[in-house]
Amino acid sequence: MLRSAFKRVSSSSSSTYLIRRSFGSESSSTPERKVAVLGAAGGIGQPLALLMKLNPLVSKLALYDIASTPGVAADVSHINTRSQVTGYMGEDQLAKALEGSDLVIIPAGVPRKPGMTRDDLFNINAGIVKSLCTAIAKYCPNALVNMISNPVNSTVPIAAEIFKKAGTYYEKKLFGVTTLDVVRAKTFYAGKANVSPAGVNVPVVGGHAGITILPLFSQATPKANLGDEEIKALTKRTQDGGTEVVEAKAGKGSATLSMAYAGAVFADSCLKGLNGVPDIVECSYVQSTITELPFFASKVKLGKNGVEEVLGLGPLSDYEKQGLESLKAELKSSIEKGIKFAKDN
Ligand SMILES: NC(=O)c1ccc[n+]([C@@H]2O[C@H](COP(=O)([O-])OP(=O)(O)OC[C@H]3O[C@@H](n4cnc5c(N)ncnc54)[C@H](O)[C@@H]3O)[C@@H](O)[C@H]2O)c1
Ligand SMILES: O=C(O)C[C@H](O)C(=O)O
Repeated sequence: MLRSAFKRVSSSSSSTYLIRRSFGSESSSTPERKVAVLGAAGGIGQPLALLMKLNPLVSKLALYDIASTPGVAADVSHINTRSQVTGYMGEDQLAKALEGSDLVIIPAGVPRKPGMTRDDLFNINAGIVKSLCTAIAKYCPNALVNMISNPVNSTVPIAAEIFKKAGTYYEKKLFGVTTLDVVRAKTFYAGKANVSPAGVNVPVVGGHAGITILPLFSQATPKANLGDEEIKALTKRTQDGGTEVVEAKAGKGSATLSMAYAGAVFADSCLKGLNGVPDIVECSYVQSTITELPFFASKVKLGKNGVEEVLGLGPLSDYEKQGLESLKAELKSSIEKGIKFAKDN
């Protein structure tokens, strides 16, 4: 009998887990699912590899990086959970890492240092994302893609263009991972509202950089009687959450552990959707028509083909309406920058 190290503790789609020592059993009908992590030896990649190894929905775990993957793979492979782990190192092994994948998670690329914006990473990370997406189009065009590499507001449009060029763009299968914004919004809200974070839900929409991150605290549950100034402070802290970590790490990178957690939560929801579990909803940055912008983060219903439905914004407070209008110019220009890069290169 296979054993699960994850136990769902909430029946909502908030995807809260306890890693438990008393493992649950896994159903014999759980499908085979191959997950590839690209950038698996990095600050995010290693703890994400660990968390995906703990996920009973994964049957094969392919860990790819340009360096150091054999050690990471050997280490993680000794954990007694369902998935078979294989490490792949260097471009000539990328095809094997990708072939047969149902889900590809991309945390490959350079992180910020203090004083940098996410857009300052564009020049290096755009090229990395381009080459990885070119390979995905070739070796596993039907896989869901979870893009973590920054600047997400541009790397997702880059991926879309690369897939279009290859004739393999399936818009329902491409996701910018914005779950860390939701994780932060939940944590900060729970602290202010003095409630348990496990029961909190807060949608976060827009994009994944500065003011493009728009938490909708007016829709937060459970309801709390917070004043306007408290909501503004919570909004700013959520928007600056990444910078808070970058500054605290003082030159040693950006969020890795909380990101690995967020990435694992989102990947788990994608796998559940693929497996036909109903009512799986997460916020994600996807191709969208809910605003005039071609890519936008909002609540998304996940299903057997990826995005089943991009959900609307719901009622916004005046403060959130203002935030929505203010973010559009920056998000539009990041999207256009990504599209232009992919078209020109
Ligand atoms: N979406 C989010 O919410 C979020 C949160 C945190 C970090 N990030 C982003 O994730 C990225 C990675 O962050 P990190 O802290 O893990 O960085 P890191 O430098 O610790 O790790 C990056 C890894 O990518 C690998 N890599 C580089 N080029 C590659 C290629 N062509 N193919 C495969 N692997 C390659 C490196 O060898 C390294 O192991 C950064 O761009 C960062 O800004 C996004
Ligand atoms: O802030 C960063 O550069 C990394 C990431 O986007 C985050 O939100 O933590």
